[in-house]
Amino acid sequence: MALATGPGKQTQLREVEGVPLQAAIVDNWGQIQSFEAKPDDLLICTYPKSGTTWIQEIVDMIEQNGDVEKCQRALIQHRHPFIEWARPPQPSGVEKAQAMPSPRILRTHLPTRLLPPSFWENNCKFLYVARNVKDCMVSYYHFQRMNQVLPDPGTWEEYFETFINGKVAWGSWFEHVKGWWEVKGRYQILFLFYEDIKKVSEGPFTTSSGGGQRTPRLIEGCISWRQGMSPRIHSHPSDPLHSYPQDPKCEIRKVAQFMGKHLDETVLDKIVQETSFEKMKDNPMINRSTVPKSIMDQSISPFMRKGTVGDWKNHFTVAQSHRLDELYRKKMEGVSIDFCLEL
Ligand SMILES: Nc1ncnc2c1ncn2[C@@H]1O[C@H](COP(=O)(O)O)[C@@H](OP(=O)(O)O)[C@H]1O
Ligand SMILES: O=[N+]([O-])c1ccc(OS(=O)(=O)O)cc1
Repeated sequence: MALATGPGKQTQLREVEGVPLQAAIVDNWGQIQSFEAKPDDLLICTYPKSGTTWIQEIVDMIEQNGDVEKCQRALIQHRHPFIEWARPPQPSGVEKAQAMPSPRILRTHLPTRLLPPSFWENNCKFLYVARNVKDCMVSYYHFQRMNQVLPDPGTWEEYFETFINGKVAWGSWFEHVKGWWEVKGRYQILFLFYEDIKKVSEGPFTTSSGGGQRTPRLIEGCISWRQGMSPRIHSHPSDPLHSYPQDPKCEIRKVAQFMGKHLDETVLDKIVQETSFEKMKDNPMINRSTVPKSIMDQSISPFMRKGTVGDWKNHFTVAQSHRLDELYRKKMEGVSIDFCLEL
């Protein structure tokens, strides 16, 4: 797909240990690396465009016990300091975090090897959200088209090459996901998937003859287990019995448990509703409608764009899809994650 972009932006990325980052972040690198984490910090970690805003709103709703008004207290980008963010003369992410009372909820897009060491030393909690590489690339492409402080992505064909070579801000998707996946057994990490939060629960289920317990019915495919989480079913989407046992509520409950919060079912239901794409896209505290056009030009592409799984099929050629599949196999060899590419 060749999509025209606006007039060329002048923004250049610079690198820290081979990872491209905005110049202001690189200029502030000393302050970022010496950041002092605290043992009760919770860090939201994502590769860009993997559902950061979504998980931030979920975490905040949990923290505020489902109180929507309390979640309206500030723009979402200001609620959880973005630790590596720097845009002088505004206070840096580090400065905002330092000014925040504990227990702090912070966020980052950094890969594991660039994370300030004090997060590991203090055994902080990490909440990681991963999104399948194809949808992530599409989302990032449209974000770079509209974001005036990131480089112009060029055509889709050009961007495909830039992305697979890890030459985008925050570097390689493969390195990011693999890095966080590999440390999850050694630290307090809840590893979630965008696609699992998106799934709708009401699929076709069999009811066991005994107690009416719902059991997923499987026609073809397999069930796999992710680090003790609920089973994942793969079957062809055209199959009328295609279903997944995860759903937003199940994922939100996991987050609440991880945060040490016990919430009533009614509160969990409310959080599911309030964090739907449809609700969030109309929420001015979330949808970046207050960000100036000189930074985010939402007439090019909205910040809350589609919020779906599988939009990659509207962008990738068959050849690009195969090439990425092949690259995925090589780069993620030995990594036992299986991403969902369509619901
Ligand atoms: N409540 C929600 N449900 C589903 N997707 C959401 C969402 N809130 C944000 N997103 C999607 O998450 C992506 C942005 O991620 P991030 O917050 O990490 O920048 C965008 O994807 P799309 O561009 O595919 O629509 C955005 O639409
Ligand atoms: O992925 N980025 O390039 C990116 C992400 C977040 C961001 O800041 S925020 O205030 O929009 O969250 C700016 C750039």
